[in-house]
Amino acid sequence: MSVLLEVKDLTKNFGGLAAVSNVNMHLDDNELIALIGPNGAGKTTLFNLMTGQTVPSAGSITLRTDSGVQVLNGRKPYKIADMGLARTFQNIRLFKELSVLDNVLISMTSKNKEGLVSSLFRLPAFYKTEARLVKEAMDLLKIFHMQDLADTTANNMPYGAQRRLEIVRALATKPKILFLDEPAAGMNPEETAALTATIRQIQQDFGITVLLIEHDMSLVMNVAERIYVLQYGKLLAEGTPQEIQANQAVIDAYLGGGV
Ligand SMILES: Nc1ncnc2c1ncn2[C@@H]1O[C@H](COP(=O)(O)OP(=O)(O)OP(=O)(O)O)[C@@H](O)[C@H]1O
Repeated sequence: MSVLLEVKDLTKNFGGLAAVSNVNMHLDDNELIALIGPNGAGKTTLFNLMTGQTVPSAGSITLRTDSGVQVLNGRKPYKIADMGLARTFQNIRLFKELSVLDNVLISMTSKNKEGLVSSLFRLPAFYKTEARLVKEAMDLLKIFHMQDLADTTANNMPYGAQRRLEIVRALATKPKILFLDEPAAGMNPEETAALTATIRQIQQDFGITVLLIEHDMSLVMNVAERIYVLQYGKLLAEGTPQEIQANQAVIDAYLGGGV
């Protein structure tokens, strides 16, 4: 597998606090990687750096693209999203008054700008494109068992369904890398187990790379091929789930022998 995204000596200071400090990591093609660490370890800051929401203090983030390796630091989040990086947030960010289907279509249409004239004049091509997008959206919703909720207002769905819709919206942009920030937060054990299976399925079926932040250790150990552990902004360990579970520094610092 070759490196898709590479982080080198990445640092982010907030005043005197180094939220992320000299971190090196790589995300390879079609991998499922977890990022774990105690509260305040710098996980979300690292996500924000990679997806352009936060500008690094030092270091670099590069992405392999069809037109060579591109530097991501300094680019706006929407440019980075256009390059194939999609994410969800810890707090849900949906168009709460819109239907489930419209929430997904909005993510898709940002990548379908070519039909401006036909959409302005409602030419046949507009209806053709619309029918294709609706079918694609419904296919994505089916994967998450949400096809029957297509007409439901997002706000009227249970919390777990809203979180699943966030993932569908991120997938609708056809990303190369999907960043999931605590996708199972607030879900019950059955919902978490179902979500674990779905995350693995989409990573394999779509051939994409997934990086997830997660506190639920059973989800992490079941789903991840590789794990990075952060502590006080620094990388404490990297390895397979088995290696991480046996790593004494990780056990001492974070897992407390409970895994
Ligand atoms: N915009 C900011 N301004 C100042 N300090 C910040 C900012 N964002 C994060 N921090 C600080 O940086 C540190 C890392 O925070 P971060 O949210 O990245 O950790 P985390 O590992 O994602 O934590 P959690 O698991 O609780 O979500 C914390 O001490 C936090 O208070």
